[in-house]
Amino acid sequence: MSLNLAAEKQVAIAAVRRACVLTSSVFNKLVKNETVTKDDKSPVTVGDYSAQAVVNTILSRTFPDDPIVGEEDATDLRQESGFALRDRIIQLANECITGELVPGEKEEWGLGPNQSQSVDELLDAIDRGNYDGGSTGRMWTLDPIDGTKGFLRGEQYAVCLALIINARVELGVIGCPNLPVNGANPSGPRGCIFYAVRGQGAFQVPLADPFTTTPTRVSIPVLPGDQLNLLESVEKAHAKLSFNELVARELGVTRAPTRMDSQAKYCALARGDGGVYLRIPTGTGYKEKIWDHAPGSVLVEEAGGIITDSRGQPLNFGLGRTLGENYGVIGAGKDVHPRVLAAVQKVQRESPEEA
Ligand SMILES: Nc1ncnc2c1ncn2[C@@H]1O[C@H](COP(=O)(O)O)[C@@H](OP(=O)(O)O)[C@H]1O
Ligand SMILES: [Mg+2]
Ligand SMILES: [Mg+2]
Ligand SMILES: [Mg+2]
Repeated sequence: MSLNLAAEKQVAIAAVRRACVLTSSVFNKLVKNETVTKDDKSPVTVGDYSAQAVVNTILSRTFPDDPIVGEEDATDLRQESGFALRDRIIQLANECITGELVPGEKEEWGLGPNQSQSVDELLDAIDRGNYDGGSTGRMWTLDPIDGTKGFLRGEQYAVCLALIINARVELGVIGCPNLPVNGANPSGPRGCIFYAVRGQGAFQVPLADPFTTTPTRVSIPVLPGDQLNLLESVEKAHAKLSFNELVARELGVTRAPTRMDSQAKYCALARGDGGVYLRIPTGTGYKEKIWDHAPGSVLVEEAGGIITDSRGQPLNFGLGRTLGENYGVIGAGKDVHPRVLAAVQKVQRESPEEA
């Protein structure tokens, strides 16, 4: 049975759209000291923090009882060394929150010219993302900028939001400001939002006008073998790309892989640009985070695909902030997934040094 979730969907799309507008305008203004390196050596920018502040502010007003598992937290911004960064984030978040309402938005969601927030309110909003997750109840998971490295390069990144209920992803929304609206026309207009409610299909709408445009339903086409290619991470530290080459050979895939940052890969898969999402761990013990896969997985499933780990098991969103021990991620259409899984397991058996 499909849950209705119409209100949640509307709010999530509006929140993601606002955050996309914010992050794309930040990119054009970003200066060097507006990016900091986190303890795990990954970058975070004023865009990530301010987008999390905006989305969490909206969620707190609309669904005040729902906890949020968000990637960022405000600890560094509460220290004196973070004050300059903090002030910039507050300014960006408030500019975004106080922007005029567009069709589909409501002032009671905390948006519009009268809704400016104090420093403490916005830092607390960021920290509402500190929930530990778990296997029961409702929770949102937010990646305010997924693919921060892609964002910094001016390439693909995504604002990603999902609603998880009793460990199952029921709603996913992904905003991709730099993704071409039509995958077959890469130099055409850019900026799309993808969304899916479990049981209701997967859809794409233009970022510029998500509520008044008729949504386009997306589904994974049956692609002939010679049109399959692999969608993979740009960052060698995030996934074992040499393994992917062996899998491609095993599958007889001749097309070059498409390297793309962020969950834009799941969006590309869902509308048939590509064919296989493959992410095999590099062996460092890194655990995948739920916000990096929750919306992408429901989107692909609703587009007619299958998402599993390399054992063929579904991803478990009920273990906390991570997916637990990392067995990688394989996504593909229903017809292709069994072949990819078999190829992955064959390469694991035959090239243990790669697995
Ligand atoms: N060693 C690692 N292995 C796998 N994923 C990693 C990783 N280090 C960071 N990541 C995650 O990879 C995400 C980007 O995905 P992709 O590689 O598909 O572009 C990052 O999201 P953020 O950019 O939100 O931090 C980060 O969470
Ligand atoms: Mg990050
Ligand atoms: Mg991410
Ligand atoms: Mg991120």
